[in-house]
Formats: sequence, C-alpha cells, structure tokens
Amino acid sequence: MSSIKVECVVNENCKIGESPVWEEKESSLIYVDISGKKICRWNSFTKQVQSVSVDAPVSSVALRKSGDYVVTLGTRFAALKWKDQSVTTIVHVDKDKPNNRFNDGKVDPAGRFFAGTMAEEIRPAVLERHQGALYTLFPDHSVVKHFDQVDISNGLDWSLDHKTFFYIDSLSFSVDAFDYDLQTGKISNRRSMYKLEKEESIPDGMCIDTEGKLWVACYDGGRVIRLDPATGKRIQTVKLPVDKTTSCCFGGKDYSEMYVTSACQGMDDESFSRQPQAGGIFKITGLGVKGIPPHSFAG
Ligand SMILES: O=C(O)[C@H](O)[C@@H](O)[C@H](O)[C@H](O)CO
Ligand SMILES: [Zn+2]
Repeated sequence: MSSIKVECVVNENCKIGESPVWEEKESSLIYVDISGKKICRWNSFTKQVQSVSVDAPVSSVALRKSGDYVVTLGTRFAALKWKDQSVTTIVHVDKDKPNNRFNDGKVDPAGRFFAGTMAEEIRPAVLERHQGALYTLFPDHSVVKHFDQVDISNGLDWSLDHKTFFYIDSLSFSVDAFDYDLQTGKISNRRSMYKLEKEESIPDGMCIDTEGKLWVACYDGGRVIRLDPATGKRIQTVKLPVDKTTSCCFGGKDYSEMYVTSACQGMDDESFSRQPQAGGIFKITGLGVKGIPPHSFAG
C-alpha cells in the first residue's frame, strides 16, 4: 500500500484558485486566481511563484501549441504572452449577458478549447441561475455554443478513448457524461454518471487518470473523490486540510503527483483562522496512479 501524503506547496491565499495545469517544459504548475485576477506559475524546482495580473476575472488557463497560453478572461477567450504580460482577445461570448463570466476550461485531445460561463456569484454558489453556456473555441478561432441554461459551468475532461466527454454543472450536484465525437468536437446523449453525496457538497473541477477514473474536487467538501465511470461508483476519497477545494490535475515527474487548488473567498474570520491554508495549492503524493499530460490549444 502506498501512503498518501498531502502537502501545501503554495501557502498563499488565492481568492479562488482554479484551473491547475502541469507545464512539463517549465516543470511548473500554472493556475489562476479567478477573482484575484491573476495567472500564476509555480516552479517546482525553485518553489517560486510568478504571476501576471489582468483586468478581469480569469477563470482558466491552457497551454498553446505555438508556446504561451490561452485563457478565459471575463467573457472572452484570449491569448496570453507570458514574457510581455500581454493579453489579446480572441473572441467574445455572452455579449448580451454583462453579468456573466467564464469559469472552468480545458483543451480536448484534438486541440480545441472548451470552456463554460456562469453569472457572477453574489457569494459562493449563490447567483442568478441558468445564465451560463458551454462553448468551444476551435483552432481556427471560430466558436460553437453547445448548450445554455447552465448554472455554474465547471469541471470537464475526456475519456482515454476520447469517446466520452465528462462535464459538471455544479448546482446539479452531478458529474455528467456525453458521447464525444473527436472528429467534429460535437457532444450528444447527456446522462448523469455520478450524483454527489451530501457531505461531498458541490462538484467543481476534475481530471482523468491513466486508468480512466475521474478525480473530482469537492467545493466545501474538503476532498477529492475518485469515480469509476464504468460503474458510476465512488472508489476513493482523499481529504484535504481546507474545505474549499476547487480543482485538481496530475503533474510532476511522470504525472504521478496530484495538484489541488483551493479558495478562501466567502470565508468568515473564524473559519479562516481554522483553515489558514485556504486558497493554497496542495500536492498529493502516494496515490499510486498517474495522470495524462494536458493537451495544448492548436490555434
Ligand atoms: O471555482 C469555481 O469553479 C467557481 O468559480 C467557484 O466560484 C466555485 O466553484 C463555486 O463557488 C462553487 O459553487
Ligand atoms: Zn471550478
């Protein structure tokens, strides 16, 4: 049996840490602080964090084949040049919804950038409902809307055979599956794969491992859970020392470590003093399972 260890590697209080992505070339973890309006890069060798501040909530970051990054910023897909600290808009969505912002995003195995929107929160998980939608940014910079009526568009990933797309609309308390057509990027046949239990609270970000099992960060649940899409059952729970765990990815050497982001926004003084690491970045080792490298945006 491997022994699982959870360690806080970045003891800084992100307001809403999110979108962890391992960047092999830099041996670094990139992530965002959504309401802190910055994109961060933690170097696993130097343990230093660099960041780029932006002028709007930045909800996800992804690698780009041509180098650098793409981000979702406010209701825009944008390109980020790290060295220049410059952001250029690629395309604007939800133009008729000034109160919306993007939330979680991820690149599919063919290099398309998927990301969804939501209304801005009044406080955590409290917002005008059904305002969000799920979008894809194609490598030619065209955009497709898959569906709307989303509450909080959140975690997403693809099965190892690329035939299934997994998706979370947080306030449905469900991890959903769709058939996925890798050739076209189309999704169909939505169904619920797993319904969260009460103490698991709100499903947030997620990632897949090399055994095809899904890891879901539970917001206000202080844990990541491992789900088997074949049976719809939870097969493992790993607890963290903070409640507001927001997302997870594999990284490190051979993708054998898991990185978990967290949030502190919306916590009162009392709970913050009980969880001073809220908003930190955590590393989990000893899981005995690996992840897969992130895909890069092909446009
Ligand atoms: O991390 C995110 O994806 C959202 O932007 C957060 O705001 C939380 O998920 C939400 O508050 C929980 O429902
Ligand atoms: Zn999220």
